[in-house]
Amino acid sequence: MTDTEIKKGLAGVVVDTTAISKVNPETNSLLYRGYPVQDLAASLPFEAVALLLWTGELPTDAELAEFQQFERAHRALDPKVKQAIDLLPTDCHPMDVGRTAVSVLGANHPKAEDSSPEAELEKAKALFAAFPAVVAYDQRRRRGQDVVEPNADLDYSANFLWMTFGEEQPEEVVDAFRVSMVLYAEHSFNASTFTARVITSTLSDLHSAVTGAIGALKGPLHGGANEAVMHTFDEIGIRKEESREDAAARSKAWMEDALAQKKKVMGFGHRVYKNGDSRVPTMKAALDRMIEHYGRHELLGLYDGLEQAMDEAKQIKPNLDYPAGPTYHLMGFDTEMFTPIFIASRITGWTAHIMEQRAANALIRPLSAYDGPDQRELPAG
Ligand SMILES: CC(=O)SCCNC(=O)CCNC(=O)[C@H](O)C(C)(C)COP(=O)(O)OP(=O)(O)OC[C@H]1O[C@@H](n2cnc3c(N)ncnc32)[C@H](O)[C@@H]1OP(=O)(O)O
Ligand SMILES: O=C([O-])CC(=O)C(=O)O
Repeated sequence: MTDTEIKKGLAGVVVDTTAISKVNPETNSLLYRGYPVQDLAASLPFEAVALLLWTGELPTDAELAEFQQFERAHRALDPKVKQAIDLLPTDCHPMDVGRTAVSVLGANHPKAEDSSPEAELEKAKALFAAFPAVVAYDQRRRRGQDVVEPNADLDYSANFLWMTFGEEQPEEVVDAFRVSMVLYAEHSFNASTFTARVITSTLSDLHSAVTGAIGALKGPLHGGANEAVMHTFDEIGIRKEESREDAAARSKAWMEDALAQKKKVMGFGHRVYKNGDSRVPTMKAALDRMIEHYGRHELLGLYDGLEQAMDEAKQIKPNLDYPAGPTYHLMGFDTEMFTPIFIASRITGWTAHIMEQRAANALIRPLSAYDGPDQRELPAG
């Protein structure tokens, strides 16, 4: 054993500086490059937020138009990626599909091994443009449906939904989706971003770092929680005709029982925020709009009951995954596609951090305190 103080999970440890985002649990706020995330989410296209994260400044109209043109030109499903996806079983987790797709895109990128700032930005933009088609196709192939070609008349968010569902979605649905993409984009040194920075710190390439980050995001303590929230709703039972009050009573009872059994309930709690997640009010407002749009007030009852019971018992607040899960459900995404949607958004934050790490690199290699057996001799013979 050791007297060295161990910071399990690196909790509370500051490991580097970043100029990309500021998470402030005291003021319950989140800034991307100095701008409050809720202000960005109010009206900016996701493409503009991506440019902000990468370059540090909001784009001019001309810069945004140029990037939107680039995105539209690079959004079709790459045939090599389709071929690789088709080799994967339809019952594997879609996060495995996302991870494989990024790996294939990296292996085929002409500048795969070029880590100059110009090449990294170009690769980040191409990945941003290419990934929605992976999510859309994966959901469709699982349903036995064909690829839907992108629609160049639509922006990133509208086209994402178009390629997934093969139909243009109403404006309010596209807008709620856009809001979720802006909110999911970046969150300082979370586990997946830190993974991307660790990989970059060895001077590995951008696609390797993103592939590793996807692995970290998959787990239910991180991005996988948005999927897990929907499994909770399913376990409680969604009854479309039920009143909001009855649904709330049932979900409250479910939560009380889960907490009595000392279960961890995904979608609640956060390593940094202890008084609520800065992004939840904006995402909850988007969920409320979707509840109205689809006329599904019983889902709000399930939502309220869980939140209330958790707050009464443990004063633990929802995180972003809590309102995001049911929002994607209402839009028609299959539950296991929720975390791949998170990838599509977080590609922006990950790649911004990869570029930041590379610009002022130090190999990330902490120490450990050994607590195994003392030195000993091999048995004779
Ligand atoms: C976009 C995102 O990645 S947001 C995070 C998504 N993840 C989840 O929703 C998973 C559920 N939440 C959790 O597991 C945790 O809150 C974490 C991992 C996010 C943060 O955890 P930590 O800061 O390490 O706190 P820790 O897990 O030690 O929790 C502290 C206490 O609160 C309890 N607690 C925290 N979250 C929860 C929860 N969701 N359900 C029940 N109890 C919880 C813990 O059991 C622990 O109680 P104890 O002191 O009696 O043992
Ligand atoms: O910051 C974290 O630990 C997790 C999180 O909310 C995110 O990555 O968006």
